[in-house]
Amino acid sequence: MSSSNDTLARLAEVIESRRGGDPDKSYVARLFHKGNDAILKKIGEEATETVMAAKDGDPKKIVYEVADLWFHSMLALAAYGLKPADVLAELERREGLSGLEEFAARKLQQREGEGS
Ligand SMILES: N=c1c2ncn([C@@H]3O[C@H](COP(=O)(O)OP(=O)(O)OP(=O)(O)O)[C@@H](O)[C@H]3O)c2ncn1[C@@H]1O[C@H](COP(=O)(O)O)[C@@H](O)[C@H]1O
Repeated sequence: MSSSNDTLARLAEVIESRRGGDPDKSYVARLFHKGNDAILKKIGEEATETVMAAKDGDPKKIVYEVADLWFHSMLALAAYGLKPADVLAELERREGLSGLEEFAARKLQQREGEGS
């Protein structure tokens, strides 16, 4: 099995290759053709479907819906000129950084900003 980075990078290349393609022959080309709002709407739908699958507690459904959500998020990244590597780099930057500590640091920064 290839690494997850490879899978995402390969999918990003396929997505890019569909730009300007025939909307009757490619789902990706069709969504690009419809525009960014259509892509963002799909993300909203897939996020809702993910929540519903999780509430049902069916592991297969959860994986299926999260795959749909990731795929449509990849379309949004492409639409805004970004790549999965950008998101992976951000996740790597956060590695080892406690979410609670990061939250506290951000709040402190905000308070200092308001005080100046
Ligand atoms: N990974 C995916 C992928 N995941 C989901 N989908 C499509 O995303 C759509 C999901 O939408 P929904 O579940 O909401 O169902 P729907 O078809 O919109 O129907 P409704 O429920 O809205 O009535 C389906 O049509 C899926 O087939 C995907 N379409 C394409 N890919 C990848 O993109 C590549 C290029 O695809 P094409 O552009 O179609 O060649 C493929 O080879 C795949 O690797």
